[in-house]
Amino acid sequence: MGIRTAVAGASGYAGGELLRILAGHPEFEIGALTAGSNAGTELGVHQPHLRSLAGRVLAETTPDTLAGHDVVFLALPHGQSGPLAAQLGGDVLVVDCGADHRLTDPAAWEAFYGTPHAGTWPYGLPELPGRRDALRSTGRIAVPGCYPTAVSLALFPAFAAGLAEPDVVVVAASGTSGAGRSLKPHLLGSEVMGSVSAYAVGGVHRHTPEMTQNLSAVAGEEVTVSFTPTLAPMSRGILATCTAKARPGVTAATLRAAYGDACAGEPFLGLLPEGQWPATSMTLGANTALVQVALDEAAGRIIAVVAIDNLAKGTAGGAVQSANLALGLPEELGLTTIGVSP
Ligand SMILES: NC(=O)C1=CN([C@@H]2O[C@H](COP(=O)(O)OP(=O)(O)OC[C@H]3O[C@@H](n4cnc5c(N)ncnc54)[C@H](OP(=O)(O)O)[C@@H]3O)[C@@H](O)[C@H]2O)C=CC1
Ligand SMILES: CC(=O)N[C@@H](CCC(=O)OP(=O)(O)O)C(=O)O
Repeated sequence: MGIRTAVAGASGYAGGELLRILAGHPEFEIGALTAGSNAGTELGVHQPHLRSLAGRVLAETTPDTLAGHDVVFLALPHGQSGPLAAQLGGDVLVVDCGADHRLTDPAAWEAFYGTPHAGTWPYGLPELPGRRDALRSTGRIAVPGCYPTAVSLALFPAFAAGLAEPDVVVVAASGTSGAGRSLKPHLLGSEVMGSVSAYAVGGVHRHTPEMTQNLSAVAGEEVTVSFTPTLAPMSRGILATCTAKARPGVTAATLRAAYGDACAGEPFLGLLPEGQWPATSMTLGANTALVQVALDEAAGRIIAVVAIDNLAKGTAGGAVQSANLALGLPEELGLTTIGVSP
């Protein structure tokens, strides 16, 4: 008998990607699958690519339907998982793919999300300094947002090595699946196809405090992040161009050495060979973040570019990676670094 696992939000994009990974994982046994308005329908209506689970009927998302499992993955809109998780037992591992438990500062939560803060759980980005140990044996995991995953992995090596000033600028492009599958007018095919557009400009995107929190913890001082997201006409992927002011004396060689050290031994964080730059196509379907770094000597800035699949390393893959750690399983179990190309 495997580890009995429930997925709430199974009809959504994150839930679907979780199930794609869990279906191929040797230890997890898939139990209850739940949804909101689509409860009572078959999973195959919403996730026809998940053939082996197609006939499973979606239950309502309640503490009762999620009871009796060893692990519960929550892939619900933000604000939904906090109240639900509070009603789940202390003996179950709860992995929240939503935002509710990521931020440590209640004031930052309330400023960006506008609801009372649900609390803070161990943060599921094992590559960040000190985070892996905190995830071992925890019963609660806050899965990072997709943009913060990308940006934190791109810049933490520079801050950990003391090479960057606390002044960060990020411009990132995301595929449309990042917005979930509920209807949104700006995501109509005719609005998105053949066009790239900026949104949430001017420090208002709700992932900004999460990036600030992560990079400040590594830097040991308050890091400011100016973040501009853009929407690209593709279904999956994030490409983030992240720059930070370089400290005096930083050279291209010290920078590359710091990134080489940070990526060494990391199964899912790769520094590309010199001269090769990340593309979202390199990471599709894989639990990898691929990084490249350069020093812009004229501007005195470090430039780190990262690619991830927002649904894989950016959500479901990262969630399973952290769950593996919490369950005492090998961190890489059931996860692939092999992408889909072209
Ligand atoms: N998409 C991405 O790239 C990423 C997503 N996440 C997070 O994962 C979570 C899910 O996102 P995503 O899959 O994209 O969203 P979707 O809109 O694609 O899916 C949402 C899921 O939640 C269910 N749901 C919605 N409202 C309720 C409710 N009131 N009660 C119970 N179930 C409900 C939906 O069921 P129904 O079909 O019945 O409406 C559906 O299964 C979010 O918190 C998101 O922020 C995190 C990182 C990246
Ligand atoms: C393209 C797009 O719209 N992306 C989403 C990413 C949100 C997300 O997935 O993150 P959470 O888990 O924090 O909700 C956005 O910018 O709001």
